[in-house]
Amino acid sequence: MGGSARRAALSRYAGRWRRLVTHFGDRCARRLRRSRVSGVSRCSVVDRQPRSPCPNRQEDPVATAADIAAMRRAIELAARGLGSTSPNPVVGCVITDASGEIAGTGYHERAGGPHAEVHALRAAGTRARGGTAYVTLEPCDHTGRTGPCSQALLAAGITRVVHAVADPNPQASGGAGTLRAAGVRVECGLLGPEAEAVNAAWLTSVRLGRPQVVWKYAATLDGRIAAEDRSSRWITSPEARADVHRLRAGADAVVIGSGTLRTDDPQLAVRGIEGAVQPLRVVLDSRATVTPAARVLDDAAPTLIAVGEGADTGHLPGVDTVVLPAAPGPGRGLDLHALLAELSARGVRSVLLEGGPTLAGAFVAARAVDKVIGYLAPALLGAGPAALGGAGISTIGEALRLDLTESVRIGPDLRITAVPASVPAAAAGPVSVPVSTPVSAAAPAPEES
Ligand SMILES: NC(=O)C1=CN([C@@H]2O[C@H](COP(=O)(O)OP(=O)(O)OC[C@H]3O[C@@H](n4cnc5c(N)ncnc54)[C@H](OP(=O)(O)O)[C@@H]3O)[C@@H](O)[C@H]2O)C=CC1
Ligand SMILES: Nc1c(N[C@@H]2O[C@H](COP(=O)(O)O)[C@@H](O)[C@H]2O)[nH]c(=O)[nH]c1=O
Repeated sequence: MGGSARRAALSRYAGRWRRLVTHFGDRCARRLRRSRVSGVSRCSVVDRQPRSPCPNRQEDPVATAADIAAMRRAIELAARGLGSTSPNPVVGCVITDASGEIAGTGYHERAGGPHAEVHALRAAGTRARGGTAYVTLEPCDHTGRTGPCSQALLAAGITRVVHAVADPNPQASGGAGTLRAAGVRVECGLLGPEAEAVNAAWLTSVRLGRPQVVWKYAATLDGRIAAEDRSSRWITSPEARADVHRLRAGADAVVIGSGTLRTDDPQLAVRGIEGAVQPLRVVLDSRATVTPAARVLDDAAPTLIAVGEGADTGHLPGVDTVVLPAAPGPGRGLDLHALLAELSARGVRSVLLEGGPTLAGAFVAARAVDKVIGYLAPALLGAGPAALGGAGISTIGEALRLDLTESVRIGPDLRITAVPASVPAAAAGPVSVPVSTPVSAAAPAPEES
């Protein structure tokens, strides 16, 4: 992906991360001030979700306010690459000189382009000697399309490296070890949760070996995604639908099932965002029922039709199709893990699931939903399909509990974001929207998407 226009279109994401980073950075700074009063100058931001951003670290990072400010800036820089670096991660870097002044900054702008450290080192020039590099991800140690950043940092004379998250990619990791072996002071974990959040799609895809899956739906307040007669256009407002296009622009692929294809004849392309790189449109259609006139086959974006073994695709010349095995068990449809493996092989790091309740239920049953984004319209239908179909859940004890991460007003609608809870609901305590969460009748459309 690439293009300055796309980056401009996605700059709202950067705004969101800036606010997040500011929030967490301030929290850390406050803790630092408190700990200084008690004589301990140590601050590490601890996320309540168990994770290990730095499996090999030997000590907790000892961070000063200047360290926090520099890493915060690096995370802001990383966010500028959202939407243009896939299948690579977003990475930001700040170089300070020997006296602690910022000497250079940079971020990974596009896959195949120079890494963040290289941009920042170029900007710093000779001032990098004896300085510190703050990087949101462990510097790489391998030669890919560009050389190893560990060597570039050593060659520039950097004597301290602070990175927020260890690189889980076995092909590129090892930079911290190389730097340490060369005598560089290396620290890991500063603002780790925030650096993880900005890189969630890439980290999820590397750690799980499949793309990050975000399930998006639009429903009435009583949870219906279509009317009894199956009409569903439109439930949500133009503002909310414009927001969905920003989600599409940030995803590598948009996925639906044949039910949605037949009922809605959707286009699924990004509209209204100049310069956006179009995601791959994917339809799960076991029996290849899609017709050549379907809007999803227009030339607005690439399309992949996933079909079952034995499906006749003779009426689809020139259409990119892939044969997938049937889902295991008695249910119908295609194997979702095979689908995600196929998409991974095509470089897809993030999937926006825009299918109907049947496919969404199957993804939930396969435990392959990493984030849920629901757009709720203040309307009631009383009948019609619910947002989620059968997901193999039959008792309240089996409910897939989620942690609410955001609730924001968009035009007349509400956008709610949640992620699967990492701890049992009882242990996590009640989930409530903080009073500071911007949900109010007067709230304008959000800057971010
Ligand atoms: N408001 C909203 O946000 C949305 C509303 N809708 C509405 O939903 C309705 C369509 O719902 P629905 O039929 O559930 O649509 P889906 O998009 O969920 O399509 C379901 C179909 O996908 C195919 N499929 C392939 N593999 C699988 C699998 N592993 N698991 C499940 N399904 C699989 C199956 O058809 P096959 O056997 O042919 O492969 C299945 O019948 C329409 O009324 C539409 O307007 C749809 C999307 C969003
Ligand atoms: N009805 C409904 C949605 N429906 C979703 O949008 C798809 C249509 O995409 P396109 O043809 O590209 O505009 C449709 O198939 C379904 O996945 N989305 C929303 O944000 N709000 C709505 O009210």
